Amino acid sequence: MKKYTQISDISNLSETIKEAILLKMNPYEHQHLGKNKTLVMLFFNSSLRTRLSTEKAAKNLGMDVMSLNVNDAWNLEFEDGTVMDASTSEHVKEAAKVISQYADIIAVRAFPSLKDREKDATEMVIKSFEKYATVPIVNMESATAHPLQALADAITISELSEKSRPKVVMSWAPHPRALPQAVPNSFVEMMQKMDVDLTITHPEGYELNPEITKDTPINYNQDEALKDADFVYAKNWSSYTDYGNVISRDRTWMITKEKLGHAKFMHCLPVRRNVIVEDAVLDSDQSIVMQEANNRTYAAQIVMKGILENL
Ligand SMILES: CCC[C@H](NC(C)=O)C(=O)O
Ligand SMILES: NC(=O)OP(=O)(O)O
Repeated sequence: MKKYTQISDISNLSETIKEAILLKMNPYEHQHLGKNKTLVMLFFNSSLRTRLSTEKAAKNLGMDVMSLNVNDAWNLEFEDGTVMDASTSEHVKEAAKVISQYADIIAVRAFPSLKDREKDATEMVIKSFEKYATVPIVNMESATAHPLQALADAITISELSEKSRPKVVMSWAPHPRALPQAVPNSFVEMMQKMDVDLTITHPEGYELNPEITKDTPINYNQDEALKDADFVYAKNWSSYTDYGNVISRDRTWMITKEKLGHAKFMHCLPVRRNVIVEDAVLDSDQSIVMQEANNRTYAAQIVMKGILENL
């Protein structure tokens, strides 16, 4: 593996999932790969799970880890040819090359502006690091994708599915703030590669990028969509068509025990209790959000193992 910025960087998904599950049994088996190697993690936005699980994964592989909240360093310039006499102090051309001298792998988290859809779609931050860094790049959530989360979700469904082709429903849920489409985008892309029966349900106006959803069924009636679900993946996202806006706060879309039926409940976390999902669901044994969060370590570890083996 040369990098992990998108799900398609995984050449054989089923093998990768199997290897990740095996890793869990012996997480320190490959420490020779990371000896004297350094992971640098760059955060332009907040994180709990991604920061800690990716560091744990790197250390499981024998790596050293350095983490930087980029906004505490210098305000970076990403546009070419800019006369930098305003608010930016350093160009990503220098920053990426300098960091590459300290790192063997660079991992980046940079959320979208949610202001300019076309500009966000260019994935300027992560693409700039891919272009100017001289070491492999890992995506810790970018403007339109969260491939590490999606891999952890795929591992979790593979481990806990009681059927050969489970029914998976990704349901929008309300949130007071405008959130990115990265997590739902990557979950849909990942489920399309798995042997699952995927349905997406959300209010009208929350259609995701059709280049991603393709022919995946979309049902505007949540109750209908949730019928006989085996896994319910709840997530809020802001409108893609009315870009970056919260066009519904309809609390009837909150996931309840009644709506869940016999299904397992999934969410990438952080989750707003009693907004996205009621306490009774999260506090029940139908919730597998802890297994998902644990699998973030092994998703990052199998990815970085593949990169280290190709250095
Ligand atoms: C893993 C989720 C990160 C982010 N969540 C928030 C609350 O910003 C999102 O919805 O993309
Ligand atoms: N799921 C996830 O990526 O969590 P953080 O935003 O806390 O890293």
